[in-house]
Amino acid sequence: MAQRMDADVGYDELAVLKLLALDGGLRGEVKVSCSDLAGRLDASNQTASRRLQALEDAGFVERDLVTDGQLVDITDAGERALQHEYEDYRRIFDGPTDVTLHGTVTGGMGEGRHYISLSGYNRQFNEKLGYDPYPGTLNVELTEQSRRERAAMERLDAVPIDAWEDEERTYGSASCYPCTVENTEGDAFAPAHVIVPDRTHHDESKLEIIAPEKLRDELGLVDDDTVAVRVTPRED
Ligand SMILES: Cc1cc2nc3c(=O)[nH]c(=O)nc-3n(C[C@H](O)[C@H](O)[C@H](O)COP(=O)(O)O)c2cc1C
Ligand SMILES: Nc1ccn([C@@H]2O[C@H](COP(=O)(O)OP(=O)(O)O)[C@@H](O)[C@H]2O)c(=O)n1
Ligand SMILES: [Mg+2]
Repeated sequence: MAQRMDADVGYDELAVLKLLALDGGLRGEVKVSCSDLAGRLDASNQTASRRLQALEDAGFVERDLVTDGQLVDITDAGERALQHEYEDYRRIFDGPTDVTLHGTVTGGMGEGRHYISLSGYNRQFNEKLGYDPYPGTLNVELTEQSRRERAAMERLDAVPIDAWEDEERTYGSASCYPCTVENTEGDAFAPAHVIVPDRTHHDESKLEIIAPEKLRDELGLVDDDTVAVRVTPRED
C-alpha cells in the first residue's frame, strides 16, 4: 500500500485529499482556508498547511493563493490516488468483481513481438498462463474513463512474471491479469491476459494484451476498432 504513494503522502495527507474531494475538488477549484481545514482535521493550522504542501509536492493538487485563503484543484494523479482507496473499500465490501476497460486497437513500436518471444519470458508464460502466446502484444488505447478505471484492474491479483537475465542484460518483471477481449459484434476471445511490464515505454493510457492466438485475426480487428477488455478476478 505505502509503496504506491509518494514518500511524503501517507494516510494523513489522503484524508485531506478526501475532504477536498468532498468539497467538490474533483469538479473544479475549491476555496480552502487552513484554519477551517485544521478544524475539520482536528489538527493545528501548521499541520493542515504542511499536509496541503505535501499534496502539492506530490502533484496531487494545484494551488492558487488568494488574499483570504487558497483555491485548490485536485489533479488527475490526485484523483487516481483517491480511486485506489475507493477500489480498496469496494473490494473490502463487495469482494473482487470483473473490471471492463474500453479502448481502441492501435499499432505500437513492434517491440512486443521481441519481448514475448524471449525464452526467459516464454517459459514462464507457458508454465503460469498455460499457453504459448502469439508473439506480440495487442495494444489498446484506453478511453479517458477507462484510464481512471485501470486502477480497479491493478487491485486484482495478477499472475507474476519474474525478472530474469541473460549474459547481456536484465529483463524486468511483469504482471498478467486474466481477461476476455470482445469486439463490437459481441465476439469474445479467451484466454488472454493484460500484461503490464514493470519497464515499458507505454504510459497509463495503453494496455498490452497477450493471447495464444493473433487477436486481430480471431476478432477481425484493425487499427481504431473499439474493443472491450473484461478483466476477471483470478480463481485460485
Ligand atoms: C513481457 C515484457 C517484458 C518487457 N520487458 C522490458 C524490459 O525489460 N525493458 C524495457 O525497456 N521494456 C520492456 N518491455 C516493454 C517494451 O519495451 C515496450 O514498452 C512494449 O512492450 C512495446 O510494445 P509495442 O511494440 O506493442 O508498442 C517489456 C514488454 C513485455 C511485453
Ligand atoms: N495476441 C496478439 C498479439 C499481438 N497482436 C498483433 O500482432 C502484431 C505484433 O505485435 P507487436 O506488439 O510486436 O506490435 P505493435 O503492438 O507494436 O504494433 C501487432 O499488430 C499486434 O496488434 C495480435 O493481434 N494478437
Ligand atoms: Mg504490441
